[in-house]
Amino acid sequence: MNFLKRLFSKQSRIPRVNIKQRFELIGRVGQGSMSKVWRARDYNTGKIVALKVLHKEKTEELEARFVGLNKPKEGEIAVQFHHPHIVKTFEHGITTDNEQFLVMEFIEGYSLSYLVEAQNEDMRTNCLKYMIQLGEAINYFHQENWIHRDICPRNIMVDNAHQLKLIDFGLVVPNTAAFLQPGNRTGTAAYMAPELIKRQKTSQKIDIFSFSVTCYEMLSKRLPWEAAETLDAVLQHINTPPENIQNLLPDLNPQVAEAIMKGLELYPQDRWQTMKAMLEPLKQAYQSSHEHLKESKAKPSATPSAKPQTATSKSTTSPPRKKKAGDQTTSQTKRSPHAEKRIKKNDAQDAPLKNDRPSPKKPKPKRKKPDENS
Ligand SMILES: Nc1ncnc2c1ncn2[C@@H]1O[C@H](COP(=O)(O)OP(=O)(O)OP(=O)(O)O)[C@@H](O)[C@H]1O
Repeated sequence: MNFLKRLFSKQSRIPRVNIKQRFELIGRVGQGSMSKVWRARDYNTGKIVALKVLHKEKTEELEARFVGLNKPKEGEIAVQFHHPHIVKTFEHGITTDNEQFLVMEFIEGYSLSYLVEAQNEDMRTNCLKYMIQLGEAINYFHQENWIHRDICPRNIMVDNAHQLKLIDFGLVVPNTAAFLQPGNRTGTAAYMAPELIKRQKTSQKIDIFSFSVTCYEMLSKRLPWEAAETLDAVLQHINTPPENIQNLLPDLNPQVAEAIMKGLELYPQDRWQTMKAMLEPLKQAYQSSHEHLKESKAKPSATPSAKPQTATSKSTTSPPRKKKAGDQTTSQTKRSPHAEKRIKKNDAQDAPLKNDRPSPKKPKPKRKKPDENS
């Protein structure tokens, strides 16, 4: 019976592709936890492409977690996206070795993880622009009725023309009731929304949470919470309020800071309800910083050597913020390179997450549940 099912299944009707005959494998560009990625020349078109071949057993293991739900395959999902900030997937299929593969545009550029770590001129100048581009990509995703489930710098690239591209759709699920039920804790622990960690019902707001963690890290090079070694530890730290990013970066535009902090709310009902709504203050901040830049170019400043304003800086028209107790500078902060360890296998609670960040000096107050306020 199973044999007959397999024989007539959709997959068995897909022609197998011999990768070595079809592509010149120029060089390996990446090894994700689930795949191998090559820079390759497609002999059919002569074009340079990114060829991603999924690890057979790991992919089967992941798909088994969604058994009965008919989760579309990564390639089936990826070819549907047409957005300037989502990598273009030209084709998907099955290799003669029975592995799933995707043929994508080749992105010449950097991983966002690298830019978070480097905090170079590109990042200082374009950080808010990249945040908006990522938000636009997620907004498109949500409007097309998907949930990404794994937004984090590792799954984002920035090309040499300074355009951000979302690249990995391995954990994407349809935004339908069956996929929102409590259960699977797939994702990357440090970016996972509390409701996902607690195995509660999910929604597209889990992406808003991960997006906010990513923005926090892009700006400050550190995570909102100390990195934890296990998901149980993550579960504990999400019950304490995150460090307000405005305290870390007193010069950050308050609209940007508030938008990020609202995206990190513990309860999904307290977060931005849509990605579109969260994008508004970010775009306003971007607009005002550009108007301010134009103005300051028009009127040469009395101090020509002053550092140029970046898009995330407070406009000089905003009143200076009073320094609060506990304010500190980013130079004291540190980012964990292990923050992005992905949890796909088994039950996440047992998956170890490394932590190379200093432990908090003093315990933070417990986050209040709404009913604790009274
Ligand atoms: N279109 C592309 N162009 C250039 N490089 C790419 C492209 N897609 C992926 N890569 C490179 O391959 C790496 C792995 O890709 P990807 O994240 O899609 O794989 P993965 O196995 O799903 O990874 P993980 O599960 O660890 O997130 C990326 O970090 C990037 O360096």
